[in-house]
Amino acid sequence: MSGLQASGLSRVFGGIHAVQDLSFAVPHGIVQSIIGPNGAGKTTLLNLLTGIYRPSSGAIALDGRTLSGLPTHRFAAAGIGRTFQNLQVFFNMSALENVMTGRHLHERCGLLGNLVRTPARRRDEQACRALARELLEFVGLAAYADANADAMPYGALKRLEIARALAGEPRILLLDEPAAGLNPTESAEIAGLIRRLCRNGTTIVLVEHNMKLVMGVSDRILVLDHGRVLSEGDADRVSRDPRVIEAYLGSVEATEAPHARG
Ligand SMILES: Nc1ncnc2c1ncn2[C@@H]1O[C@H](COP(=O)(O)OP(=O)(O)OP(=O)(O)O)[C@@H](O)[C@H]1O
Repeated sequence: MSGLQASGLSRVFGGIHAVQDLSFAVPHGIVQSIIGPNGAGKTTLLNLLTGIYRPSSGAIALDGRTLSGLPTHRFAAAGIGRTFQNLQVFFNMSALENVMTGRHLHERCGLLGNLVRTPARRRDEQACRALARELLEFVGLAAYADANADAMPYGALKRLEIARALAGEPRILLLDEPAAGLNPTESAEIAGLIRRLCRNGTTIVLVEHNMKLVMGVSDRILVLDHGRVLSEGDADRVSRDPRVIEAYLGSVEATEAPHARG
């Protein structure tokens, strides 16, 4: 089957079932969000889907090819990229250089090329630099290309993190709380960026607490609670589901639960 698939996925830490028997599929070409209250298992799931954690049981496949059990770089090479909740930015490097670091999977020249700077190595580096500039432009950071990351505002760093992940040319991009700490204008910019990415053919898996963003950009939403699927569907269906409302607010009388934390 085409897309990302999890079958019977579980991860246990000591006695804690962080993710329990999850099965779902993400077809290519959509924005799939994963939401749930604190401790629901969202980050654990992202770590499973990128090979950082091995599942205690179950399997992960991309386009029918099983990835679970492989090291994390094999997930990346298969086309699964991600951003991190805590920025993975090199603060002593420029924005451009940061994006270039995301390209390492595609670099063809080895140690010798680096040491003697062969013509092939120089061509690769020029191509890498040009792509990094394009990506900075795509995320709206062209003006910061030569700025040191430590001089960039937080909202720009969140987009730099996305540009770095895009340098690996992922087919599926997992975004871990891309709007955390952003103001409404910056969050709207992230929403626009997610839509453009999806239109350009990158499948998005979004973990986010900002419900305005989630409800605005998602084609499908998977709601987790205590490591299990509580609900799934489009924004309308999920936001009206009494089980979701109860999980967020602890009361079935509340009607706007998923919006409450945005
Ligand atoms: N490395 C770990 N060791 C032990 N327990 C863990 C570990 N990682 C997660 N857990 C536990 O697994 C459960 C799910 O945690 P997880 O961080 O995946 O949830 P989350 O939905 O991402 O939460 P949040 O929204 O607060 O980030 C929690 O009970 C958490 O304490």
